[in-house]
Amino acid sequence: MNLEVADLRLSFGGLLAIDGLSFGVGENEIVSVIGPNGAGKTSAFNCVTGFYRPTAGRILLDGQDVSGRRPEQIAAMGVARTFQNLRLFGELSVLDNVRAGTHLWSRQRAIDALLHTPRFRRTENEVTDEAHRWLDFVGLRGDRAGPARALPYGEQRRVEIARALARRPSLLLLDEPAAGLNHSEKAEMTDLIRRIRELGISIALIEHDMGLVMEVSERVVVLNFGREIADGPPEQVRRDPQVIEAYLGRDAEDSEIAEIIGDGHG
Ligand SMILES: Nc1ncnc2c1ncn2[C@@H]1O[C@H](COP(=O)(O)OP(=O)(O)OP(=O)(O)O)[C@@H](O)[C@H]1O
Repeated sequence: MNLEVADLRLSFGGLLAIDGLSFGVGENEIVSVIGPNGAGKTSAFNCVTGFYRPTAGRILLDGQDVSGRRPEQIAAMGVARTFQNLRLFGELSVLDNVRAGTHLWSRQRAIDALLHTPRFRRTENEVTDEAHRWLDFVGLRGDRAGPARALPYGEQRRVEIARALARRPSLLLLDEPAAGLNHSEKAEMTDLIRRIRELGISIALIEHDMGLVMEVSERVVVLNFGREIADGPPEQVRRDPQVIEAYLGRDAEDSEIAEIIGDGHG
């Protein structure tokens, strides 16, 4: 799926959280949106998924203007997302969390469910099989029958991605998928993101881990205080003086910043 964000603006009262953001994610591409905390990245995702109504600008999915549509309408068009702070159903089993992702395409008829007809059972089995396949795909190692909250953090991130994939999306928005992951988990996440793209899914990625961003992205869009300051291939963006300054102007102690500057001058 093709995403086109054109001159997006979003204000909360007097605060201009997004001040003219334009970028595109082509068919089967990975595009990252980076920028310091509070730059407006998550707000931009919330506009794309219909959680926020943009103040101005347009959002196109495969050429169709969806600005101002409701979240469920946009989800039904094939857009799925994960959240910066995990939003699993903690008490529900791991498997049921992923099964919940299938509801868009597996909608059961109430009468079949009530009477437990063969048709109902057949669909239930398909849903369960598919949930297992997605958990295999994301490489989940933990217990699938136990509650999601019992899994280690890194495993919960995989479950959240599996749930999003179970919606069979054409566009996937990942909000900081590597946050809180250790070094080897990050490497696995990098590989997983690539494999998702190989399924033919377009990906928009918010991520603070510059190593991951530089490795997987076709293009990188940089936001600073709601304004877009750069958009280009990773090698170009990491050497952009405005980008380096935006990061330097904040907290130079931050490792991601040290990394971007290090790479930029290296
Ligand atoms: N619902 C809201 N009401 C008011 N202000 C908001 C709301 N959501 C976000 N903001 C503000 O909009 C600005 C952009 O926030 P946003 O969360 O989009 O940034 P971000 O780039 O995703 O940051 P982070 O990397 O910390 O997640 C911030 O100043 C934030 O405080």
